[in-house]
Amino acid sequence: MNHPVKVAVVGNPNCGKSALFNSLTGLRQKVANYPGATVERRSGSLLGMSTVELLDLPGTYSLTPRSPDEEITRATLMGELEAEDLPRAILCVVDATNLSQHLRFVLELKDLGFPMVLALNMTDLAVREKINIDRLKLEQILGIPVVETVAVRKKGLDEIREKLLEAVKLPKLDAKEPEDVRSRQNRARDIKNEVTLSEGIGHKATRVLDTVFLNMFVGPLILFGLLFLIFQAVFSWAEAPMDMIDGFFGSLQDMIAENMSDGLLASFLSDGLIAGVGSVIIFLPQILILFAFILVLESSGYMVRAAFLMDRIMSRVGLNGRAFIPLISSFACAIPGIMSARAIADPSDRLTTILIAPLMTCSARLPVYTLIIAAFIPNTTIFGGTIGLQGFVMFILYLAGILSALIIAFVLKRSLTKSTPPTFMMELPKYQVPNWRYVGIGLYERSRIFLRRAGTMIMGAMVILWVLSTFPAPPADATEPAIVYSMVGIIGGWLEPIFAPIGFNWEISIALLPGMAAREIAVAALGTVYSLQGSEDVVAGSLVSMLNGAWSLPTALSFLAWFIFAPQCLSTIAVVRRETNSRKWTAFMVAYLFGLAYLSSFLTYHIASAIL
Ligand SMILES: Nc1nc2c(ncn2[C@@H]2O[C@H](COP(=O)(O)OP(=O)(O)OP(=O)(O)O)[C@@H](O)[C@H]2O)c(=O)[nH]1
Ligand SMILES: [Mg+2]
Repeated sequence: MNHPVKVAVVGNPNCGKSALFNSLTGLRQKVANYPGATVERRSGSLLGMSTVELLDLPGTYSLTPRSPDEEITRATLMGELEAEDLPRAILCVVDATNLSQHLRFVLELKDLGFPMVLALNMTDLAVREKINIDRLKLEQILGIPVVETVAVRKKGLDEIREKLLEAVKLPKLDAKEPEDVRSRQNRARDIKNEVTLSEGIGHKATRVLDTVFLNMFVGPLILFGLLFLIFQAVFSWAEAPMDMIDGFFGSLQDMIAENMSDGLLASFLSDGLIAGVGSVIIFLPQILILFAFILVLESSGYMVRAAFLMDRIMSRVGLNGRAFIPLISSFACAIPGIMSARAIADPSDRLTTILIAPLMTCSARLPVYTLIIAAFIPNTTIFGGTIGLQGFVMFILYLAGILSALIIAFVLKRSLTKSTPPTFMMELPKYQVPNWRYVGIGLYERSRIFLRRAGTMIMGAMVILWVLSTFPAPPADATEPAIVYSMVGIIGGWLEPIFAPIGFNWEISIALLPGMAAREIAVAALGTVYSLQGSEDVVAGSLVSMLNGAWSLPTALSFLAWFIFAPQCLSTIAVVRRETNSRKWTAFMVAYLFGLAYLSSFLTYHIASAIL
């Protein structure tokens, strides 16, 4: 008896392959509405046609598999399975409502040279979404028969069967050299636009927006401009609420000064708790504004586009677009960012992403940056009054973090973490009006976390710091502020020689110590240290004016440079240790970040001192 010829059913996950397979064979393969329903191959003969055997395969996005089930599909099509003759033809299934993404895989499959039939499935949903596809044109462009189907309602089956019988008689052509993924992706999008006669308003809007946002030249400009705008807003919108919070804590301190004698308790409340915790809480408005922007961008569907745009740049440094999502989350906080790197399949890619994630400017750096900027960068405009200088400097600091992350990834991927990762391709969802509930919940969560940290960890650190900076008490004949004679003053004296070359005074050195636990604590610590040693006339002023009097500009710039790199966050280090499961890599990360921090501060300090 003749062997039946095999036809492989192939396509992206969740497009209805198994449903179509079942209808065509009369079998009952598992059909489920999630990608990855089929994880192994099943075969069955075409109903009433024992000469043709269909193979239902796991869905896959490309022939470069990312998981073992996807590997099955590749191996089948490449004829790499033992005792298995190559399929004679391919029945390719695509989701008509998501054509550009699915066509990408069709183009890749076509290059293999198999005779092919395309099932344009889910046409019922396409009709509902008012998507109208020119089937004949698609047929003409691809050069293969295209059949409209509704697998679950057995629509289009006869025609599929007919075309399959013709296809298996055709010869297989030689496989072509695979096309570059990006150009294939663009070609798929072009074809989709060409064959789409009309589409629902959502699809249409998405397409129009994407021609702008994803444009090779305009897209990055818009992304850049948007980031720029965000930092301008973070500064100017937050001004009023920050003044209010500042005023509130100021009046608390005044109240204590008026109603309590000048004793230890008053100092503890005013200089320890209020100065410390207050100097952090004041940044809540800025953090919320930044988060509001991030949440709106995520919710609207723009964030994925940003990742898509960045994919080109990421590929230059040896990472792929997939690494961009963890990096973007790290703008909020490196911890969720590092955890989301789990989605990166390639181990060395994942490691590299984890190692550079702490360079993304997390929201804990915001208090540090804004404090120093407010104290040292004049609140003026540049470029003919169009751009605020303070927001501009903030933007530069963020950019410095991103650029150094890219450079370090570039170096690592060529040395310690070498590998060639599979190219990742992203699904681009439809744009949506942001879900305000989701944005609201996100903001609420953020404030809660921020205030809780201020109320627990930061307050605790401030209590300890106040004790250490108050005792031992100064001798009777003291000439300097009391803090100089305290434990903190003594430790500061030890640390000073280490940090003097980068322009840090002993107060900064002291603030860095509790600041090891979390960056914003350094700000709180500066608040406490300066509040404690302030002479009567400056106590009334804010931390901003105190710093302005106490530091030189090169010191301030050096301090900023330090915080771009320094891994001052114990929780991040702990998460890196857990996620890499390697003490060696964790130590490596901490060492390289401190090394860079010291080096960049050193250079900043000395260059700035020479110029200014
Ligand atoms: N409305 C509609 N739903 C369909 C159609 N074809 C399949 N479905 C549904 O789409 C979902 C996915 O179908 P499956 O057949 O499991 O998809 P698959 O391609 O085998 O998915 P994987 O095995 O994960 O790759 C199921 O919920 C089906 O009921 C169709 O033509 N129209
Ligand atoms: Mg399936």
